Amino acid sequence: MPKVKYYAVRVGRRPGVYMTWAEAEKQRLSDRSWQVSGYPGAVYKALPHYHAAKGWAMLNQPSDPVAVRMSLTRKPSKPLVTDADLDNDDFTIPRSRGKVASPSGHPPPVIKVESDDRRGSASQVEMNEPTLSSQQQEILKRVLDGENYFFTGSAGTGKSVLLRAIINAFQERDREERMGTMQQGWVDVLDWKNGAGKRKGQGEVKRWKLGVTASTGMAGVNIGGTTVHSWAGIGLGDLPAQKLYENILRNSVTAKRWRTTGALVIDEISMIDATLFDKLESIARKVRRDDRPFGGLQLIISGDFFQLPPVAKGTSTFRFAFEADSWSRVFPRSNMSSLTRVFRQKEDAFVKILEGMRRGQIAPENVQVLRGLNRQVQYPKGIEPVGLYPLKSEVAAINEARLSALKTPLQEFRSWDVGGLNSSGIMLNQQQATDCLNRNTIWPEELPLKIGALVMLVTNTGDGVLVNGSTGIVVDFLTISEAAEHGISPPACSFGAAPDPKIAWPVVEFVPAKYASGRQPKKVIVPMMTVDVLNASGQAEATRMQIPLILAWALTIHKSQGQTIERVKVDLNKIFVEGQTYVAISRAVSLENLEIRNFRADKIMAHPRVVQWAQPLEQEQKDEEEWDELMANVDLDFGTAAAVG
Ligand SMILES: Nc1ncnc2c1ncn2[C@@H]1O[C@H](COP(=O)(O)OP(=O)(O)OP(=O)(O)O)[C@@H](O)[C@H]1O
Repeated sequence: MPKVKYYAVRVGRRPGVYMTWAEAEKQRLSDRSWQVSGYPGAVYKALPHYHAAKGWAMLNQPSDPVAVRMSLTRKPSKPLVTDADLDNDDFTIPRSRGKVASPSGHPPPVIKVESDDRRGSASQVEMNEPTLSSQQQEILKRVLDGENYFFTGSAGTGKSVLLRAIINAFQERDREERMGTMQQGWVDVLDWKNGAGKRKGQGEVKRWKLGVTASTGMAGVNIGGTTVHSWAGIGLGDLPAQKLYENILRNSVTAKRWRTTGALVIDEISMIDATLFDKLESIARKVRRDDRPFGGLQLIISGDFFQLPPVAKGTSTFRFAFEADSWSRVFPRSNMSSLTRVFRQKEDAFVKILEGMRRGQIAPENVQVLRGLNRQVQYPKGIEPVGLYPLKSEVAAINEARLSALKTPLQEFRSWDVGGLNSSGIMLNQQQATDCLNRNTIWPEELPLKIGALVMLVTNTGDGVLVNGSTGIVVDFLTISEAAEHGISPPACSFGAAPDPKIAWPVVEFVPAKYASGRQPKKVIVPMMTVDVLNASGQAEATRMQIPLILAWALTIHKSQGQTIERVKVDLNKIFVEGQTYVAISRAVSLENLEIRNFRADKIMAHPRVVQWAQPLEQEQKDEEEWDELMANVDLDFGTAAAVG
């Protein structure tokens, strides 16, 4: 008997599970619409079990309702369920066939995943994560118990690692819950579809349905989410709260999202203004018709107020989110804590300097240390440090000048951009997709490269060695097969992808990580991969296919936020806002690999209101930790003590 196969399509015209390859490949022969063949960025796989295929197809599609896509009792002869057939949870994206953003250059690849869930997408969760510390685990537990929680901490204390663990845990539970619903069979599915009782889903809160958001588009992409503005359906958020509320009610998709979401993540909270925070809080209570703070929506917030502040429009009078009227109602003191162990830097002296700098203080002896970093570090193999600057214009000029100074031939790679539906259900045209991608990701629309160019990787590879922020030098341009002949392979995240075999992709020699074992430079070929900007339903609003590299002689401090960079050069000359110096210098992993130009103690600025607000919180926590440590070392064996006495 021939083996049965199920064809799972994760990214294609209509994601789902199909019984035959013909169905999976082409959706409707009549109108020649493509399913995966010719669909840019299609991701699909054949599996022997239906459940496995279903689970695989829906990975990274958190808003796809498994229940409506699944029949346990019928063996369908056509696609089991397609998005268009059914009343979806939010909505799904009939992704366009993908006119490409670039008329020239190479054709978009079809990405075929043959192995496990590894696709070169920046929106994916980093694999090979470190084991959580006890402090991180404790917060994870409290969050999974349903508490509102705000966790902060200095740069490099593992806030992002913890946040990714939280998101993973929610998504896993959400998946299990959906599978549970699925086990109830087809009749239930029909009930659900017909909107019977509470299953209609307009008001029922789903415990593990998580909104993944951040204050900025780039921070959102980094955690596989969207902006909080987009998730909330409030545009720029400038209108009065009542007006925003009325607008939300007019959009059933957005209103339903507000009502059914169990928990909301907001990352990089330091860049959210108090007025916006209060507006969101009051909208939540009204839309969810629930008087509890945020209408009972669990809030999980991460960020460091000592880093970049909200962007103030016109005036510099902004208030931090912790100054919002509703903040203390949402986060009582016992629901806020600071991660205290710094993982990024290993030298105590550097950690201490950074701690002072975070608060805008620098001890006289450390001023000397920092002044001493005004020198050129000679690195073996000539891989230079990344220069961090506050202004975009400065960064562009430096990269352009350095690239044109190289005498090697220029190779230009243009992205292929594909539009999907935005959070309001509107299909993005090509230009809109390109604009959206330029606004929300660091992946470049145009990437000019030459042999000798200093580049930075802008995605996580999943091998735990090459990460977002790894830097290196372009040493060659080779096709995949030529590279293989030299023993050079693509990074783990592009495993299974099928980049155009005729194109010569850049080969990059990456800097060995300072604290990595072995410390060998790593030479890899970096082909085209994909990055998604997600809409509020967790589906791709725009997809870019591009080589995940940027020129790295210079980078804005803003874009460096969240990254770990091996070799750093910081120019403090044009620093203009509190937190900028701290963000820039805290990207470095060691003093040895850090250069500071134009050091001035007055450029180390912390916002006085942040200092004042954080002081009691951090002091209280320090006292508690010292107490715990003391108690752990006290000999409480009184019987023995008495006997000895
Ligand atoms: N529990 C842990 N064990 C070992 N390493 C860890 C742990 N948590 C985080 N790290 C490592 O520390 C580094 C910084 O982590 P992460 O980016 O999460 O910090 P962060 O607090 O978000 O920093 P920033 O505020 O600068 O964005 C990363 O290299 C990460 O892998």
